[in-house]
Amino acid sequence: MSGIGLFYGSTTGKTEIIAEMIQQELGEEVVGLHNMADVEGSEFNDYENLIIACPTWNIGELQSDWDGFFPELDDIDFSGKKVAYFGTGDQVGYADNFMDALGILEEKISELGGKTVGYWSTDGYEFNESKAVRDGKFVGLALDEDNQSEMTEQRVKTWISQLKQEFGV
Ligand SMILES: Cc1cc2nc3c(=O)[nH]c(=O)nc-3n(C[C@H](O)[C@H](O)[C@H](O)COP(=O)(O)O)c2cc1C
Repeated sequence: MSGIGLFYGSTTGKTEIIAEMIQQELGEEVVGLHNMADVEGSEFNDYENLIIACPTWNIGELQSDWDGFFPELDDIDFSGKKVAYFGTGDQVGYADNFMDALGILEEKISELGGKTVGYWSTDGYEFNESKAVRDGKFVGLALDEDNQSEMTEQRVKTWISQLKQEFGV
């Protein structure tokens, strides 16, 4: 068991592009990339460090592949695993539900024993409500390709250097 498993869902491809960017930043030999459209629960057991990536869809809901997989999370043992989260969302069009999917997944996986790493400041974002905010911080990296795509590359680089320390890779 080594390396980092990055498990992502993506309907229109924005989260997928960033998942590939993150794999490049951390190293292809370090990160195993898994599209939730085609994942077995046992694949999570191959890693002690996980990155979970999900955009929010349909006003506060999980992306469809994550939504379909959600009941199967109960059968996975996340104890002893460090889990980082990132998502894409639209803080202007969906200001009352910005990044909700990230909060839904983080809450569930934490209940199942996962230890969250990679918290991210809400500075620089404008929204009303988000299930992804705990104690004043996002539970993971929030990216907005619809309104702030020019900030994505720098946000990813900063978050990755933070993650390297927290994962110890
Ligand atoms: C119908 C629809 C509903 C959406 N609902 C939300 C939402 O509730 N919260 C949010 O932050 N973003 C929402 N978004 C924005 C998407 O999350 C955003 O475009 C995301 O980057 C799409 O990721 P993907 O291309 O990887 O599927 C919505 C977009 C659409 C078209």
